[in-house]
Amino acid sequence: MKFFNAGQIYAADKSTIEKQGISSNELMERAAVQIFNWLHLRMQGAQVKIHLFCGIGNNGGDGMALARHLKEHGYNIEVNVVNYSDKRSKDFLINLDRLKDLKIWPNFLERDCGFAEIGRDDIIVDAIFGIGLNRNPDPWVAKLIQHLNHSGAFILAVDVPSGVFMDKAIEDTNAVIRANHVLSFQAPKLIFFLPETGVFSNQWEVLDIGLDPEYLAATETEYDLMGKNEVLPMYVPREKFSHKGTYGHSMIIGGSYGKIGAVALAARAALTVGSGLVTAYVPRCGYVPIQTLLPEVMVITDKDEDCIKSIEFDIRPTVVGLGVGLGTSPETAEALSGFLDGIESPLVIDADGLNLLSKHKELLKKLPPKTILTPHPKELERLVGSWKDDFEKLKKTKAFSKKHDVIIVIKGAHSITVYGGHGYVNTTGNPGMATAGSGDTLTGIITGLVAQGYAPLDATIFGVYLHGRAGDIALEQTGYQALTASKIIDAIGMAFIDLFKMPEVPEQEGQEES
Ligand SMILES: NC(=O)C1=CN([C@@H]2O[C@H](COP(=O)(O)OP(=O)(O)OC[C@H]3O[C@@H](n4cnc5c(N)ncnc54)[C@H](O)[C@@H]3O)[C@@H](O)[C@H]2O)[C@@H](O)CC1
Ligand SMILES: Nc1ncnc2c1ncn2[C@@H]1O[C@H](COP(=O)(O)OP(=O)(O)O)[C@@H](O)[C@H]1O
Ligand SMILES: [K+]
Repeated sequence: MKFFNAGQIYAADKSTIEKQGISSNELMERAAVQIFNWLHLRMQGAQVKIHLFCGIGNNGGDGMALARHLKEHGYNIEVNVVNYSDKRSKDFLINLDRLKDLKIWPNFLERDCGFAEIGRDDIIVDAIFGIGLNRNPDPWVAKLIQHLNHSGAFILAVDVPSGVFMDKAIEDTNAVIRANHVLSFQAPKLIFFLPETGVFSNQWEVLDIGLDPEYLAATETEYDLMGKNEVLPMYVPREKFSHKGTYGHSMIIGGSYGKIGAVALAARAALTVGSGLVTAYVPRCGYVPIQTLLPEVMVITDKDEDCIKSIEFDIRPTVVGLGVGLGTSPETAEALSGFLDGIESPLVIDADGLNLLSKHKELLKKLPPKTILTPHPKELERLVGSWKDDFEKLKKTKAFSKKHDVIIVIKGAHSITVYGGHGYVNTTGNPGMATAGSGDTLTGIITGLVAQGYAPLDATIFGVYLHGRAGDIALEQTGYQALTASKIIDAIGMAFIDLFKMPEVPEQEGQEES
């Protein structure tokens, strides 16, 4: 699914209006009817008080049109116009008049006015600002937003939570609606998936308002949302007349005294994802544990007992996953530098492998094209430098990816794979995965996919999806707290099977269950 920016959404509106021969107000009416249907299905005429807060632009116009439908169906509503500007939109005015025709007189809220009490059991419809917000709301509007947030009432936001910008960070978090549910028109917005803005849209859902499908299909976007439909075409099927050599040889290089488990997790994940062969390259102290834990995995040891000091072997792996549990000693850095000089296979780098690259930036020049880097935010900061907000983080990551021709996974609640100017936002995963070794597992998964012939970018996007899906499946047995990295690996098989299961009822990608 594509993430359209505000300019593209306005262009889609225009194209829809022209091609379908409708007025902009008819498009607004479609949007309002969709929201009304959503509410009506759930409320079935219940007389809970609904407070609508409408701005004076088209987001407010949606709210006004919704108010009319609610009134016509006998709902208990109160309409407030948040009169923050006199530049009222044409369609807002049309819908204000149509509301007045029904003898509904909204309260006009202005600077210095008081705000009426809202009961905890009431419902608030937030139609103050939509995607047109272009500067911080006035302090009195921020005060109103705080009043709504503190009311304890359920807040349903129209299109976006009022106060979020589509393409830049929030400056005053007190001036943003904390929505319980967002009904987003036509497509989800990128801001629902970024940590700083996502917290304001607890749950979201997309309402199809029939925007011009040709325009939507032809328009290139900077970011895509990767759900099952998007990753399924990347799946590489197993061939009948294949053998273990067909599915590649993964080598996991890492480990140090006390951190051999990280290699065990990555190696087991590579094997479980389907790599034909897996070899672990570890310091000598890792020999017995890996051989005992993983009979399927071969082991090559460094000369040193406790940490890797030289990376030398006489096999030719299809791919190398490097860095988990590795440590960052100067001897290990030296070993990495020598290894990169002669590297012939694709490379996945995680954890201390990334920290070594950050400490010795000259090593970046030695990376093979399309090397896959999987940093968590702290490791990313060491690589690309600090950022002031999520948007700058993405910008810096893209620049870094372009400069060094690397694929970067920004790990988090919604991990984002960045390659060049493009970002792929993952839909799977859950907070139970914030646990030791969960990242090592991802390294193994991506390495094992590259081994089987997945192109590096596909392996990364597909691997991130599969890792999250395995975490979601494991969660059903463990709950959040007891979810461990080993349980994620155990569920990889089910995550593959799940790729080909059709949902019983159509599911909305990325939507969290309440
Ligand atoms: N294709 C779609 O997605 C459709 C969107 N519609 C609605 O249209 C909305 C966008 O409407 P608008 O472009 O009118 O914008 P908004 O309603 O989001 O904002 C209102 C206007 O206020 C001004 N403004 C921005 N920031 C301000 C601030 N801090 N203080 C005071 N004034 C400020 C802007 O000039 C803006 O045009 C969408 O979010 C959605 O609700 C629907 O009506 C129809 C179809
Ligand atoms: N709240 C969350 N929701 C979804 N996934 C998460 C969440 N927290 C962490 N994860 C995932 O778990 C993994 C953690 O990786 P990392 O921090 O490197 O762990 P470790 O170093 O312990 O292996 C990442 O893939 C990340 O996307
Ligand atoms: K809104």
